Amino acid sequence: QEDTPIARFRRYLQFKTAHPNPNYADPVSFLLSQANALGLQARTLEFVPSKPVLLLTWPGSDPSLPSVLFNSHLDSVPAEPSKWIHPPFSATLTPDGKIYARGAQDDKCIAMQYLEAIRNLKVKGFTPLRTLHISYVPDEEIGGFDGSAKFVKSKEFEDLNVGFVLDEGQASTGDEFRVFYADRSPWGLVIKATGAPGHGSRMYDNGAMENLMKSVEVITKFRESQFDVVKSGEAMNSEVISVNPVYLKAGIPSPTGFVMNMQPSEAEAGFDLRLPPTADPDLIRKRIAEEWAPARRNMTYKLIEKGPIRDYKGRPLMTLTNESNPWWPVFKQAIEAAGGKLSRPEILASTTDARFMRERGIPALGFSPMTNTPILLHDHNEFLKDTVYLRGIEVVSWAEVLQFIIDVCINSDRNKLEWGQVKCSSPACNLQKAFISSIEVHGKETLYVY
Ligand SMILES: CSCC[C@H](NC=O)C(=O)O
Ligand SMILES: [Zn+2]
Ligand SMILES: [Zn+2]
Repeated sequence: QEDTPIARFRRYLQFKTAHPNPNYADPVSFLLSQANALGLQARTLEFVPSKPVLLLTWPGSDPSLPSVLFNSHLDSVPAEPSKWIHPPFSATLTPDGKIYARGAQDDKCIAMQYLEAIRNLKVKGFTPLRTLHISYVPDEEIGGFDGSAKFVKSKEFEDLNVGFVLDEGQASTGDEFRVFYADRSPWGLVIKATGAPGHGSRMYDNGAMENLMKSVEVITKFRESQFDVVKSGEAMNSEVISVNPVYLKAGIPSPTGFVMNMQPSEAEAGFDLRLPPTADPDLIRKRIAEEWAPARRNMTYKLIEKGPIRDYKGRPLMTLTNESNPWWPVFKQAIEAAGGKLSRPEILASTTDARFMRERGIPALGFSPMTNTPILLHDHNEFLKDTVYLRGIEVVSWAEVLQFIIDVCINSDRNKLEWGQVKCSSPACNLQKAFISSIEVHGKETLYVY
C-alpha cells in the first residue's frame, strides 16, 4: 500500500464515523499507529464508555511553559449515499484531484494535517520549546457533551496546562484563509400549539394548526429581518441571530397518509436557533414567551440551550484577535510565514468544541486551512482537493512559530481583569494564564478570553 500524505488522508477518511453509530475504535487505532510511527506519546482517555478521547503529546524542551493544543473531532454527520456521486466513505480520488468523503472538510483534514505537520517538522530536526498536544474527541457533531465537555473538565486536561488551542474552522472560497474567534450559541426551540379539534370543513378560531401557523409567520418575519441585514451587506451570516425551521409535526395519520377531513388538536414545530455573542439571550427568551409561543394562543414551548458556554449574561465567549492577545500576532505570523493571508477574523456560524476550551479561559481559534474550496460541510458530495490539503500541511507546519511565545502572561494587561480569572498552573508562573475581560464593542459590553 502507498504511504503518502494523500494515501494516509484517504485511509483516515474511509472509517465510517457517521452518527448515529460512529466507529471510534478503528480510527483511534489508526491514529495511534501513526503517532507511534512519529514517536509521539499517546493516551486514550474514556470519560464515557466507548467514546474515547485520544491524546497525543510531543513534549517540549521547557515543560513549564503553557502548552499548545490542536483539537479535532473523530465523528461525522450522516450522509445519504444515494445522493452522492461517489460513496461517502470511499474517499474516491478523481483525476482532477478531488477527494470525496464525508468528513473531508469537517474535520478529518485537520486531524491528519496536524500529524503530517509534525512529520515535516521532525524531518527538519525541529524540537519544540513548548509541549504540543493533539486531541481527537468524540461526539462533537452532537454537541460534544460526552467528549470535549468532559475532557476539558478533567484532571488530565488541567495537567496539560494548555495556553492556546487551535480547533476546526471552515473552508474559504477565496485565496485568503479564514479564522474564527467565537461560535454562536446553539439553541433548539420546540413550540407546541393545542386547539379545538373539528370537522375539516368548518372554519373556527383557535385551532391548533392556526395557532401554530401564526407563530411560524411571526418567526419567519423575525428571520427575514435578520437575513435582510445579511443581504444588505451590513453583517455576516454569523453576526445575526439565525432561526431556521427544521421540522413540522401535526395531523392525524391514516394508512394512506393523513386524515384529510379532521383538524388536529395538537401541532408542533422545531427550530434551530443560533445566537452570536452580541445578542442578548434575555431578549430572545422574552420574544419567544411573548410572541413566538404565547400562552394566549394556547402555545407552550421547550427551549434547549445547548450551551453551556457563556459569559455571565449567557453569551458565548470570544477570543481576542488583536495585539492584546499575545497568541494572535504569533498565529498571524505563522500563516504569513507559510505565504498565506488571513481574512478578517469571523464568528463561526455553527458551533464547535472550541467553546468548551474558551470556557476554561483558554484562547482558542477555529482554523481549517482550506482556500479556494466550496463550503461543503454537512452537504452532499463533500470533497477537498489534494493540492489544497497538501498546502494546508505546509501552513500547519508553521505552527512552529507558535512555539516562540516565551510566556503568554508577559504582555497581558492585568488591569483589565474582571471576571473569571484563571490561575496559571505552571509552577514557574505567578501571573494568570489567561484573562477574561469585559470590553465594549459596537457599544455593547462583551467578554473575551485572551
Ligand atoms: C449543540 S452543539 C452542536 C454542534 C454542531 N457542530 C457542528 O456542526 C452544530 O450544530 O453546530
Ligand atoms: Zn466539525
Ligand atoms: Zn460538523
